[in-house]
Amino acid sequence: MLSDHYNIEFNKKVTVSGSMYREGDFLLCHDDASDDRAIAFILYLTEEPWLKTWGGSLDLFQTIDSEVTHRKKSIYPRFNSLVCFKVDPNVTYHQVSEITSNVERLSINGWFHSDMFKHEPKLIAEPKVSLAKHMKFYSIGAHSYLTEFINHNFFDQKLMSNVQQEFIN
Ligand SMILES: O=C(O)CCC(=O)C(=O)O
Ligand SMILES: [Fe+2]
Repeated sequence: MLSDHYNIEFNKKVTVSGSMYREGDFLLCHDDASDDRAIAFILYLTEEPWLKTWGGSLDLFQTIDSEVTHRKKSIYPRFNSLVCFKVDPNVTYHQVSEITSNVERLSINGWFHSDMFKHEPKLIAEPKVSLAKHMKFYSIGAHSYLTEFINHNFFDQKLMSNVQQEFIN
């Protein structure tokens, strides 16, 4: 059925995992493209009704020339509902927004695979600006702004360079 709908011939491989997102959990924007993943699926096993104020939406993004332009759609989990989409590299970008309440977002999710798909591994580009360079743009204005919500201990120059070094490593 799914095969007819998408006009894709699946191979025998299906990847399945169970996911549980709890308060503070989220999944950053990505496109799922890897190896022979063809169709992504998510079966939601959340309590009903799921309130929008709890976060946890599956957000789908619009892209133009592989660049994300805006959020196209937000799908909130519904018990026993199945969401599927074709894995399209640099196109089917999506994320799970942060869970903002003390609830569990349970799902069974994975991919149907196909020999018709062979996604190239992505090269992660080196950051164009080194972290050390950012330090030069750290202005007095930025400092007074940041002190509103960052622990003052983190403004210690020595600690700052240690943290930066950790990230570089
Ligand atoms: O749980 C969802 O709604 C999406 C999960 C997802 O995108 C993934 O696991 O790759
Ligand atoms: Fe995904």
